[in-house]
Amino acid sequence: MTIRFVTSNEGKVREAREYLTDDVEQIDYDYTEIQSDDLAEIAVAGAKEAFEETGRDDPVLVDDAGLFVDALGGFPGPYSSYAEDTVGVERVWNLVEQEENRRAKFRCVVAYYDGDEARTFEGAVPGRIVAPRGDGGFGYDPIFEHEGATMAEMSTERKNAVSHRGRALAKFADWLAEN
Ligand SMILES: O=c1[nH]c(=O)c2ncn([C@@H]3O[C@H](COP(=O)(O)OP(=O)(O)OP(=O)(O)O)[C@@H](O)[C@H]3O)c2[nH]1
Ligand SMILES: [Mg+2]
Repeated sequence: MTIRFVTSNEGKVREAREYLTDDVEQIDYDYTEIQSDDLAEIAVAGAKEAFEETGRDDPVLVDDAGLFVDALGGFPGPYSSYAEDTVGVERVWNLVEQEENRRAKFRCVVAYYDGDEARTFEGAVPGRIVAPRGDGGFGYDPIFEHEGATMAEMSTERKNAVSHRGRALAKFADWLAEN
C-alpha cells in the first residue's frame, strides 16, 4: 500500500519513512488548517479535505504538531508553525530565557483517512527549552532538550525513538499492521 503523507514539511516525511514499512509518498497539497486548540481536530479536518481534493484513491496521512511551553500557557501550541514563520525559533527561546520554569512538551497527532472513518494517533514528549544547539531535525528542535540532548543534536533514528512524532507513528504502525 502507498500512504499519501499530505504535508509541506520534508522533515516530517523523513521521519515517517524511517518508521513505516509501507511506501510513503509526499503530497504537497495545502489543506486548510482550521483554528482550534485541539491538534486532533485540525489533523482530521485536514485529512478529510486532502482526501476529497486529491483523488480519493490511496489513504492520506496528516500530521499536526506543536510546541507547548508551560511558562507561556501552552504557547505556541497549535500556532507553532505560524510562530516559527513570524517570531522565529530564536525569539521563542528569548521569551522563555528569563523564566525559571523552562518545561515544555512537543505534541503530535497523526490522522489517517481512507474515506471511511478517520483515525488519530497521538504522541507527546517532555523536555525543556534551552539556547539553540545542534543542526539536525527541523523547526524548534535546536531549542528543545530531552534527556540532555536537543532534538537537533540527535540522529533521525534517535529522535524517532523518543519524539512525539515517533510515538504517534509507532501507534499508527501497530494499528496498520493489525488492520
Ligand atoms: O522542533 C520541532 N520538532 C519536531 O519534530 C516538530 N514537528 C513539528 N514542529 C514544528 O511545529 C510546527 C508544526 O506545525 P504543523 O504541524 O502545521 O507543520 P508544518 O506547517 O511544518 O507542515 P504541514 O504538515 O502543516 O505542511 C512547525 O512550526 C514545525 O516546524 C516541530 N518542531
Ligand atoms: Mg502547517
